[in-house]
Amino acid sequence: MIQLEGVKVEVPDFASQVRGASKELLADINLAFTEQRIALIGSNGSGKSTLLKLLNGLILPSAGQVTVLGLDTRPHGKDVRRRVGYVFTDPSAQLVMSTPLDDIQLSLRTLISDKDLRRRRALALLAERGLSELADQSIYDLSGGERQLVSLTTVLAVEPEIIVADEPTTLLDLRNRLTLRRAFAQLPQQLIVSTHDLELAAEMDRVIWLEGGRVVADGAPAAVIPQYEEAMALV
Ligand SMILES: Nc1ncnc2c1ncn2[C@@H]1O[C@H](COP(=O)(O)OP(=O)(O)OP(=O)(O)O)[C@@H](O)[C@H]1O
Repeated sequence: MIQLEGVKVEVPDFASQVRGASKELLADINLAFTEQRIALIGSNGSGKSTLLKLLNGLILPSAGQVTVLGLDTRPHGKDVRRRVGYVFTDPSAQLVMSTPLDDIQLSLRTLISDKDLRRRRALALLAERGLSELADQSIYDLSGGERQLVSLTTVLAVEPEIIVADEPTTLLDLRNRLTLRRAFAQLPQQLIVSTHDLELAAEMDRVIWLEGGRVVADGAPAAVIPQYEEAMALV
């Protein structure tokens, strides 16, 4: 369970002529995430990534409180990060080793101490996602979409209790988007995802629409997505 109470995020506004001016990235955020799968939608710069970063203590609220699995992210950021897996939009932010196999083995280090077992588990995880052929390929030779799938595998390897994913389908072609959606549908964990992919959002239990750092609409996909499409003149 995740709770955001009276959350505001402010940063210094260096573009302003006024000294000491600040810019509000999020305001008046009061949300309890009780559903299994939640999507954040909204136009570019609406605050989706900022909200996601609050969920694992990557950033702290300027006002209010964020509680994740009973832990306030302010004093407990490290514990929260251990329990919340974060899939970044840009997989290069995630992948640190030279091959997918090495990267997943590195992730598994805290869970499995035996080297052989760790390697076998890493290979099995790659196989589960249909990525076996990429095991020993250089990370730099992978396509953007392949990197994104590998970085998701790396995050899932440590079995976090909650998965947060920032625009996970951005780089994926149609087939890989379907693969990822299928993987998400099978996750036992709670999933919070920010996305411009309205087909992915439609598969969630709840959709929260942000604009200008505030919640505009919040509810079932069938209620929120048509409002969003209409506002964006997509229909
Ligand atoms: N550290 C920061 N300092 C100043 N401005 C920031 C900072 N982080 C984010 N912003 C600004 O806050 C706004 C919200 O950014 P955010 O990344 O949360 O949007 P988003 O909804 O995820 O957008 P997108 O769909 O384009 O990824 C943007 O205008 C961004 O430029």
